[in-house]
Amino acid sequence: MRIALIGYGKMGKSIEQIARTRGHQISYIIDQDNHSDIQKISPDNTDIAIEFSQPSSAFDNITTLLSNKVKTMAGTTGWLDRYDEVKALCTRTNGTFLYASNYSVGVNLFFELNEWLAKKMSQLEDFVPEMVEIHHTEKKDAPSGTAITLAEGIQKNDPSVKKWVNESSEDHHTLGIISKREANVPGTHTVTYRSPLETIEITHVAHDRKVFAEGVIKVAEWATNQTGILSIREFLNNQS
Ligand SMILES: NC(=O)C1=CN([C@@H]2O[C@H](COP(=O)(O)OP(=O)(O)OC[C@H]3O[C@@H](n4cnc5c(N)ncnc54)[C@H](OP(=O)(O)O)[C@@H]3O)[C@@H](O)[C@H]2O)C=CC1
Ligand SMILES: O=C(O)C1=N[C@H](C(=O)O)C[C@H](O)C1
Repeated sequence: MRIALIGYGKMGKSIEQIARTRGHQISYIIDQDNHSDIQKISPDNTDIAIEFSQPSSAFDNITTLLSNKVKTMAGTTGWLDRYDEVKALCTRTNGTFLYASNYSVGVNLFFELNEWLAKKMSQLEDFVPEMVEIHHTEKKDAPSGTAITLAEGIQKNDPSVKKWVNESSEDHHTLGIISKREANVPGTHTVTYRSPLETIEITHVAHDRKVFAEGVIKVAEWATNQTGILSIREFLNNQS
């Protein structure tokens, strides 16, 4: 597989390492200082582009790639207010696009556990939900993309949770998401339901960001043979 890497920071480098180990070629490496070279990427030289840059550049990078008919996967968080525009462009151009807030297989199982628990908790009135996400101090966005996916999973399954806020909340109908930044933490997410008499808590801890990069390459190997707007859940459901 010929992979173009868009964004060559912590994730771009980790993805490159795993891609090469699995026998893939890197067709382009695009970073801040050569970002206009993104226009050179085409289906003639690249099977899939993988975008891990920063919240302020992801939308432009993704739309450039899709406009040039390049299959695109994105992991950058913090730009999702424009997701519908990307979806519309992908449909208009008969393209292929996949965004996941978290490429760890374990986190994606955790998403399912979170949704199951939220449905159960929707029947109990005493419990106040809360979330804490902890990441390294270089992280640019808050709350994390993973925390937003978890919050959406809770809202979908517990209609009494009307919204989320990026601070603590004592209100049963408002999910408080607390973001903490600590040195060298790859990503920790905890969902808690607290009542006066008991607490239920589920946690996912990433020990190394390689877990995201490995997921990215496995999903990319699948996505190169697919078309349309894809999801990581679809990928996981197709694993034997
Ligand atoms: N979905 C998932 O599973 C995961 C998602 N992430 C997300 O991925 C993103 C990147 O994370 P990470 O690698 O840790 O961040 P880094 O800051 O380490 O790397 C980002 C890189 O993007 C470069 N960049 C800046 N502007 C552009 C541009 N216009 N075009 C191309 N590259 C550009 C930066 O260059 P410079 O340094 O010169 O500015 C930097 O090298 C974040 O949004 C993070 O939240 C992270 C881990 C897992
Ligand atoms: O910035 C990071 O590092 C991470 N970002 C993603 C997010 O915002 O959820 C995924 C992972 O938690 C690491």
